[in-house]
Amino acid sequence: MKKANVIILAGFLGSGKTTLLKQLLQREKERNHKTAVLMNELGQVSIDSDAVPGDIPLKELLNGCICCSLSDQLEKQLWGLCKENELDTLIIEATGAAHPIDVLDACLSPYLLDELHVSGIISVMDAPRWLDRGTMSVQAKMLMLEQIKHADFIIWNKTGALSDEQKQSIKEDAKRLNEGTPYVLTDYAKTDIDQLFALSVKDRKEHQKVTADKLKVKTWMYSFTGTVKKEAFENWLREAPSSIYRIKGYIKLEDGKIYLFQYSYGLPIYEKELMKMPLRLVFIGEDLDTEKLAEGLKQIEQ
Ligand SMILES: Nc1nc2c(ncn2[C@@H]2O[C@H](COP(=O)(O)OP(=O)(O)OP(=O)(O)O)[C@@H](O)[C@H]2O)c(=O)[nH]1
Repeated sequence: MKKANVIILAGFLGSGKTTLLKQLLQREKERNHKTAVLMNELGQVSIDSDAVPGDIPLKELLNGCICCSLSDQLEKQLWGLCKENELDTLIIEATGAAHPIDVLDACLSPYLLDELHVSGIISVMDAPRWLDRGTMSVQAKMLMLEQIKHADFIIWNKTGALSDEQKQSIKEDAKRLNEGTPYVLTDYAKTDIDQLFALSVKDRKEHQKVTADKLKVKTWMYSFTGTVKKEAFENWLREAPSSIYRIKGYIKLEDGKIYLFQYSYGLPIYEKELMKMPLRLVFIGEDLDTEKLAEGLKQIEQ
């Protein structure tokens, strides 16, 4: 029986995993390969699943991390995806708080040996965040380090605005922390996609156990009842604690239009949304004072 080739996408919250996933799916479509996606998000609602075209089998594991609370379910969902579809490729997008080796372990379960061949782990690193890691919690730094160390391929993303020195420093870190592993510096994870389908899993050393549990990453959702002025919202964002690693969801601005809103590492992005989506934002971070956040957001609603 044909085994599905599994690619695991790891990388910190907001680093660009979904951006890469879209390109991998496009390439597999061009090659006529039957592909499925397993997507894991920490929040109760999925925002990223809209990135997966409707004809691609998709399973979602929400509200927890596949490397800890949802590991049993991961096995079951993988089994289901393989049995229901004759797959060439299966792409797992882990939450940004997942340890890649724990995800790999779940895929190597004896139960799945006849169904899956794990091709490798691609870690998508938020390069500016990595350079600025001194401002993050010890656990968040350790997790990023582990995502680098255990990758079979590293995509250092968001490098467009970096100086030559910063790029050089990234290259040195890549060599020092995971010697011999191929890496590229990208913007919007644009790279030669075919090389990513030709990975091979290397021998793994013991890994540090840093997972969403230890990270104290919490998710929280805020629902808007009305519109929000962009300027007031961005002022609020500037004052928001830096331990908010990621925000995503839908927001209605003063022009009366709904936008898909994405925020990671100080960078807000708005994309016009044509469908009538629920106006709610998912926040992911450490030590979130949700009462204070809610109070601030309520004040800027109109
Ligand atoms: N400026 C810039 N933005 C980028 C780049 N790559 C991705 N983004 C944006 O960063 C945001 C997060 O990207 P995603 O691909 O959703 O990141 P992710 O790793 O899937 O996020 P989580 O699933 O929440 O962990 C989106 O708004 C992207 O459009 C890049 O190279 N430069």
